[in-house]
Amino acid sequence: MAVSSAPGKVYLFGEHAVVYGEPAVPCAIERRARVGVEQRADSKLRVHAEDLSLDGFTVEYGGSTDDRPDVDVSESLISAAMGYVDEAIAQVRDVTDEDEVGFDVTIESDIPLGAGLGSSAAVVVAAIDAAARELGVSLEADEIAERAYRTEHEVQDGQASRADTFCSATGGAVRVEGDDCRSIEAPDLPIVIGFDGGAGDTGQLVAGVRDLREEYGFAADTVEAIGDIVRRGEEALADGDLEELGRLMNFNHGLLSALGVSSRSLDTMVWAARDADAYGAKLTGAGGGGCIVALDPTPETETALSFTPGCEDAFRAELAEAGVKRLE
Ligand SMILES: Nc1ncnc2c1ncn2[C@@H]1O[C@H](COP(=O)(O)OP(=O)(O)OP(=O)(O)O)[C@@H](O)[C@H]1O
Ligand SMILES: C[C@@](O)(CCO)CC(=O)[O-]
Ligand SMILES: [Mg+2]
Repeated sequence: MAVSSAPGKVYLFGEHAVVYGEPAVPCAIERRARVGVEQRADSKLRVHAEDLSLDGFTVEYGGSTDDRPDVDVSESLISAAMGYVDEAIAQVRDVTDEDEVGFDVTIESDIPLGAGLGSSAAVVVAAIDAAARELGVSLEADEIAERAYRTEHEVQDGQASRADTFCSATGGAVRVEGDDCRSIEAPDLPIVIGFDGGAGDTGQLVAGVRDLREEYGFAADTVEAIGDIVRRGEEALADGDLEELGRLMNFNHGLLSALGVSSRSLDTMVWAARDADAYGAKLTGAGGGGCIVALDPTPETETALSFTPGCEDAFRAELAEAGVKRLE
């Protein structure tokens, strides 16, 4: 049995625009997915996803869609559980040349699903590392990031950037622009997260921005303007200038909102954070529902969020220095 963990992330700047080649700056946070992988005697894949539904459930099948199990959960939940893990395992079979190998996979995660904190990337990165090690292959972080990117790209219908997967594999703060992925220095940031209890559909939200961008020149300009914000944000990050970072995050949120990926509850949480004198606040990840990220060294924002209707959970997040970790 091999067990690996990988962190989730928040976007300081640049989600969505990064899909069109603009830069983005995500930061790994200390909320992790742990994936245990044990080789089976047959070629089946069995996934136990502890946190995927309220009850958790187990899916076992032979690996083809016609061979789906007869379990008491909806087909969409099964696809949700299987999609990323299935493809991650396919990547490991490919990289190790072990086409017929089967696994028992167990997933436990502190990262809310579909909420903008990169749960999919964390699960995929940890699964790839653990499955490869279970077969005696130790992959470098760059190779894990590459294989995890291919997984997200496949599952998200060809619409994924390298940002989430590179960030989860390497940890820390990163900068991603097209194929260029690098780690960057970041000061200790006072990150506060508000979670509305909901989720957004990454594929649908990305497709919505793509359509707007094709229809309206000003939507394409908005995507480019987000790239300009990111470049200014990198300077503010290097200077440790929290006030400027906050202003730019506010601006970035406004443009994401214009692109149609915010929601009432995300906007409400963003305003609650601003009213509490956070330096700035924005949605993080694909949007549609899920999480906002704010910068505030005082307890005010966390307290204000915890009293905000529509905010289900408010918590502080530490930057995760480490990306993928080998636990067993
Ligand atoms: N604990 C888990 N167990 C099994 N699968 C998981 C788990 N967490 C996430 N996943 C997979 O990731 C999917 C959610 O990925 P999605 O990209 O929509 O959201 P996210 O990664 O949380 O947010 P974002 O991409 O906006 O940062 C789930 O539908 C599921 O397939
Ligand atoms: C919306 C998006 O930019 C971030 C999702 O966390 C999609 C991607 O980069 O693949
Ligand atoms: Mg994701």
